[in-house]
Amino acid sequence: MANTMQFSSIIQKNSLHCQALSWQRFAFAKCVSSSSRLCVSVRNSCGGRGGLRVSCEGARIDVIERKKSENLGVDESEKQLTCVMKFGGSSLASAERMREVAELILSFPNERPVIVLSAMGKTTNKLLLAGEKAVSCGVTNISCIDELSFVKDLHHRTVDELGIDRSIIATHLEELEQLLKGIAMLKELTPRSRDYLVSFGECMSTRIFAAYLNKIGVKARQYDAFDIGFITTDDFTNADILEATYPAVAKRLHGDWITDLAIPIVTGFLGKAWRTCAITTLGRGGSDLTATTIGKALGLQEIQVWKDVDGVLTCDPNIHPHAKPVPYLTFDEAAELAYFGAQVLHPQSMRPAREGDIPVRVKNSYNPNAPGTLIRRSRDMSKAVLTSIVLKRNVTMLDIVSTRMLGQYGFLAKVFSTFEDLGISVDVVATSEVSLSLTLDPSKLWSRELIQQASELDHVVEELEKIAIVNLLQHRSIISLIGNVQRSSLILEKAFRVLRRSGVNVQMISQGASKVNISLIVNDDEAEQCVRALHETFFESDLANLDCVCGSENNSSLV
Ligand SMILES: Nc1ncnc2c1ncn2[C@@H]1O[C@H](COP(=O)(O)OP(=O)(O)O)[C@@H](O)[C@H]1O
Ligand SMILES: N[C@@H](CC(=O)OP(=O)(O)O)C(=O)O
Repeated sequence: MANTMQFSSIIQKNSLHCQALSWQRFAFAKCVSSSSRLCVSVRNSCGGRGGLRVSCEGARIDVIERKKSENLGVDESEKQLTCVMKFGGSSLASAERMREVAELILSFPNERPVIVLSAMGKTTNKLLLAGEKAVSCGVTNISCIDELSFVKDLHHRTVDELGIDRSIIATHLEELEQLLKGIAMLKELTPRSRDYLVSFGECMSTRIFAAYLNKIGVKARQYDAFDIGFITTDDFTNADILEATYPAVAKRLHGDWITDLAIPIVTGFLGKAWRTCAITTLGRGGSDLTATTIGKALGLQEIQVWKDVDGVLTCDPNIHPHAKPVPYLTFDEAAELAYFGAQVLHPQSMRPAREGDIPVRVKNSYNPNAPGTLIRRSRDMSKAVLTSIVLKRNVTMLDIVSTRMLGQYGFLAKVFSTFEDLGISVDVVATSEVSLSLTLDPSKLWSRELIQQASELDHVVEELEKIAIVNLLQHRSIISLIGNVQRSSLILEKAFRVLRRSGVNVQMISQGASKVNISLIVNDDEAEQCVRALHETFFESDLANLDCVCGSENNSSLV
């Protein structure tokens, strides 16, 4: 072992994992083992990272060359960041998890990643609850809100256990308490202040993680997304990312990287409203969208989203425990799956990846060896039937029957212009000559106050009743069958056999032009049972094994 460096060696399975402890800013060092079979580079591309994996147990490692980065400048190949790795709240629930995530990142010595983090564990939910309690608890009782104590304790415990100074989050915790006092004084929690409130979660997790990496000798730099060019609409709690974000984010992250190689640690979920300049959020689970936006902005090789499941599964594991990982998906399939309710991916997150044609890998941070799900532009669909079953609950459905005669033109246009005027988007549509059934996007409705939702729905019905008879149906669910719609006859034949056996009546059916999704609308209280029965038929029976190949892959057909 070279005398100027200390390595800690951990034998992991069949590999020797070495980490430079006192690295002192070497750009790289080439190492060879005593057996000339091995020749590996230890790269210090992240300004202090010394991760090294060799495949031979117990190899003797000699440093045969080392150069100071000050003399060397930045190596040409190191000028580009390579991938983005996003870790969600489920991967960051404690100090122990933060350590494991750091180790996971360091186990990819050839990557120069941008790291996107969500808030720790359930912090976002706790902050939202704290905000709601603050509205009615009175200014003097703020410090008694359990959720505030929970958030403080979690973050204090984490920094203490990681050996970081509490000052790293002190200002944020103080400001958080002040904000809750402000909410208590005003007795009001607006969508704008709600976004500001939850932003504390991501702002603290990224500061803690960056400080921890720096502490273990891995140079890292924390970024608040709203300060580096994430520009959004002013739709608080569910903002859309604007085009100007891409060049701005690329300029900032790339610019900083080439002048000083420090791993960027970016807050997920957050942006800055272009009109009001206030902090916005991208909708629940929005860190996935932050990650894919960075992937597209920088033209990275891969976007990795690390979760607590072995990839995208054949259905929500909370509904059916036998859900299994789907090895391959297209962007179209993943987008439909996310849009129609699979919590595992943010509904809009596939858009930047598809536009930038950047592969997305969904992996399990608790089980990194599992292959996960690879999402790309295309895959071999020749044997694919059904890929995944998705459930979207609590959907509002409208049956609209024209009061005019057959053949009247302009009916559909009038119906849709009503929704456009009210800013409500429509999910699933089925039409006949004189009638129309549709479901309304609940995420857009949910982002408004409950009272506002009710009056908006009344207003929709009132407007539509000028031209039609309208029936408003609530508590419906959309079951989306994601797969190869070229084989829709087979899918529908099997699906309806199952539903008939279960005594379930389908109230609407729609096959989208995307060719990857068939949607069935049923009552909320029958939906879970339907998904379980469909899953058993498509993925668990002997017939399923013959008919439904969800992970078929043929590299020759990939673009
Ligand atoms: N089809 C699905 N595939 C995988 N996970 C799903 C699916 N549908 C719902 N889930 C849920 O999504 C969770 C992962 O998403 P999320 O909680 O947002 O992760 P993170 O916080 O790590 O970003 C899983 O724990 C699982 O319960
Ligand atoms: N913390 C935010 C954003 C996010 O993306 O979270 P997660 O990656 O844990 O789903 C939320 O809970 O919605």
